[in-house]
Amino acid sequence: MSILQVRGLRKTFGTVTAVDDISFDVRPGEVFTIIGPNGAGKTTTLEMIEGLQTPDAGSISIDGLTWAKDADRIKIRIGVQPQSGAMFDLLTVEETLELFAAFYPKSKSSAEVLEMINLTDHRKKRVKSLSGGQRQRLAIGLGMINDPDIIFLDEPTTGLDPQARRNIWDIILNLKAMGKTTILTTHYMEEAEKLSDRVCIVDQGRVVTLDTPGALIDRLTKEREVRLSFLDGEEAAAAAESALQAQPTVVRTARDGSSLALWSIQPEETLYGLFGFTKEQGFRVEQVSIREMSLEDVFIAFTGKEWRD
Ligand SMILES: Nc1ncnc2c1ncn2[C@@H]1O[C@H](COP(=O)(O)OP(=O)(O)OP(=O)(O)O)[C@@H](O)[C@H]1O
Repeated sequence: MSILQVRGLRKTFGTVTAVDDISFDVRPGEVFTIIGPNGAGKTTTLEMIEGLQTPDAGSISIDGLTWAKDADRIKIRIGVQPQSGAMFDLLTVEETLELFAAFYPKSKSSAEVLEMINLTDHRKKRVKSLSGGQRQRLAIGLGMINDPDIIFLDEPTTGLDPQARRNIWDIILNLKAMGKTTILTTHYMEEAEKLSDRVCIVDQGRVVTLDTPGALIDRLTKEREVRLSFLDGEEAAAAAESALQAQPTVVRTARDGSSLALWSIQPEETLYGLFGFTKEQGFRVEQVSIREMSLEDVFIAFTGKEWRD
């Protein structure tokens, strides 16, 4: 079952192919995240689904409705976080919500939206005096004023500090708890991993891969990186490295002074063997950590490129 179907979407600007045959389905109630580097085609894809740009090819069906036939019905069902330029500096937060509410036949009360975006205490503040995070929360509030089933958030946390980002994550998780479908774009892998039910990685206008964050990470090689440091210095690290290289579960090692990194296909087994060796030799291990694979590793594995925020 899907609430949004996107098939074979394409969009070209002059010689630039911004979106090159993108297809996906979004399920009701999920947080679906489109993630990709700058210029990957995220905004263009979102704007075509929102009806703000016309695709060169492909089709979009929003709960069975299409822009060509059902534009008015779609506008009531979807919510779009406007760009901050769409707000009036001299209006207050509350006035801005009421203005946007007036565009729709039915809307939520501004008091209810203010609570959801945690701006009740700032409702009398003018837009121009809001912080970056507060402005973004207001923009999200404007996207939910018509009580939409599907809400589109285009990079809602870009440029915000960690606390302000977390406040926005809370709003997104609340939307999910209310059963809304959220379609999000972001540059931040960590954010995609934390919030999304499914992630669609795009690069150069194409879908690289699409699945739950957990399934994408599981598809990676089973290799895990383990880092260790020794209280007994370089000599202990070098001896441990030689012992590790003899273990069949260890794929490779790297040493820097008393710090040792190893890549193992069975990290538990490897550590068991290693601790047997260190105990026997009387070496004291200072720190051990196993690095979890992340969506960043998924991006690198699929595209062969480094990920940069
Ligand atoms: N109106 C336009 N005119 C010309 N080129 C455009 C236009 N809109 C987008 N592009 C180009 O299309 C490509 C995709 O842009 P898009 O904004 O969709 O990417 P994005 O993934 O959202 O990037 P960002 O994360 O930087 O916002 C880019 O090369 C961009 O320069």
